[in-house]
Amino acid sequence: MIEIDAVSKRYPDGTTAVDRLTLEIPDRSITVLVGPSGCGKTTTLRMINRMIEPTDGRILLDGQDIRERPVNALRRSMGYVIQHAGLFPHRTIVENIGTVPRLLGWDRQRSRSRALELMERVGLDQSLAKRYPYQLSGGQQQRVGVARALAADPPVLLMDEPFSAVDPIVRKGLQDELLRIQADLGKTIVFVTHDIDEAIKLGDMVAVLREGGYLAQYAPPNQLLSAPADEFVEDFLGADRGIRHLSFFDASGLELTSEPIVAEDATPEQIRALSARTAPQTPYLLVTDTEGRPLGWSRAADLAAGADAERLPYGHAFHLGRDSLRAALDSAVLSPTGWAVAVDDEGRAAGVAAQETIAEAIRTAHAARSVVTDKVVTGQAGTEKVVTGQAGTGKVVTDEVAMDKGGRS
Ligand SMILES: Nc1ncnc2c1ncn2[C@@H]1O[C@H](COP(=O)(O)OP(=O)(O)OP(=O)(O)O)[C@@H](O)[C@H]1O
Repeated sequence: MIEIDAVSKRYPDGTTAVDRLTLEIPDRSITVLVGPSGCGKTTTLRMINRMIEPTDGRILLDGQDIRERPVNALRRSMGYVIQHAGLFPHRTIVENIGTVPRLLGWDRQRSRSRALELMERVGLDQSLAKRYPYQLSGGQQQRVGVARALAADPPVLLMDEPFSAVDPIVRKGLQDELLRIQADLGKTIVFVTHDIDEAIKLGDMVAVLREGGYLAQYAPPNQLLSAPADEFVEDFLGADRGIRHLSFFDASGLELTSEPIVAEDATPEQIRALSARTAPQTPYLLVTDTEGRPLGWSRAADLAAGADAERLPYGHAFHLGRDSLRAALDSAVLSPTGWAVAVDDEGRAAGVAAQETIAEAIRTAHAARSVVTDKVVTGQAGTEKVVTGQAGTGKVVTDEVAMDKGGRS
């Protein structure tokens, strides 16, 4: 665990970059520092590997003050990834990745095979091994940066806006890759970003900082979205906070019906019988191919008449068991009939749900969650479950962390 204990950084010109920050960063999880430009994120991160020394307070790593460790040994136990990767331009990719192992005295062959192994882990083709950084795309360079930071297998990774310089699609790929790597390796990651969506996607815990290095809230993302500590956090989270919060509610409990689903080879009699039952809810039927994969919505009356019925696209389906209520709601909102289509792993229609059914599921989920939220909010003052604000004690709720790991989609 990394304990940041009442740490401040004041620069000689009088700027307070970080103000009495207290945070407990749990092992084997991703803790994100997020906040607007200039709020002290980078300063905080660099104090952890002693690139910057605090003016006050102390930082403990596994209970020991980091000032008691030789600075080189400390830095070797902490991989460091920065924006634009910061690769050595005149070294090949394998040489870049093998930098720390070589410094640790590994021979060339061992460093090289470790570098190749890491290239695979971060999703880089080994054919790129002998290239130089300028011969790689920005996204590939960032992957090399992550591989280099992991090379000596440090328990801690410090990442300073590592994915900010790439386009949104590459960025999503890098984020997914980081989550996959973390699921395998279980590092203690401190990740700096100014992007709240990135923080919510990656963080087990999120520390929202405001200007002057003041801690506005420290909580799992799910709780940040449901109970922002103040107006600053609420503003920072953005206007669609409620919709984004739905990402944390699993859609698997949603009540689906398969009644308005019909195969394309159904007879007019079958269609008439079906529509007699479903007409009160919807004049449409979802037509599937003979394997059960959705094709689109048609009016039941047109299908029953045997004419070439117009087929409306169903928008996009959500995956049963994998997706959240946010995905289900999105599916319903995009559907021309207002009904969301759920599919199984094989892409077959598993059922459909009307917007009203989804709204009901959201109300139920909120009611269930508000019990948990009430408990946690009480815990802030009483049982130190969650830190909100500078006066907090920095204790982390591990069961909340575990809960949050689940259904973000
Ligand atoms: N060497 C320095 N001397 C004086 N002030 C500094 C110094 N380094 C940083 N600062 C100031 O400290 C504050 C925090 O800077 P820091 O780089 O930690 O912020 P940040 O949250 O990482 O910002 P960004 O998102 O823009 O990278 C800023 O006001 C910055 O101008």
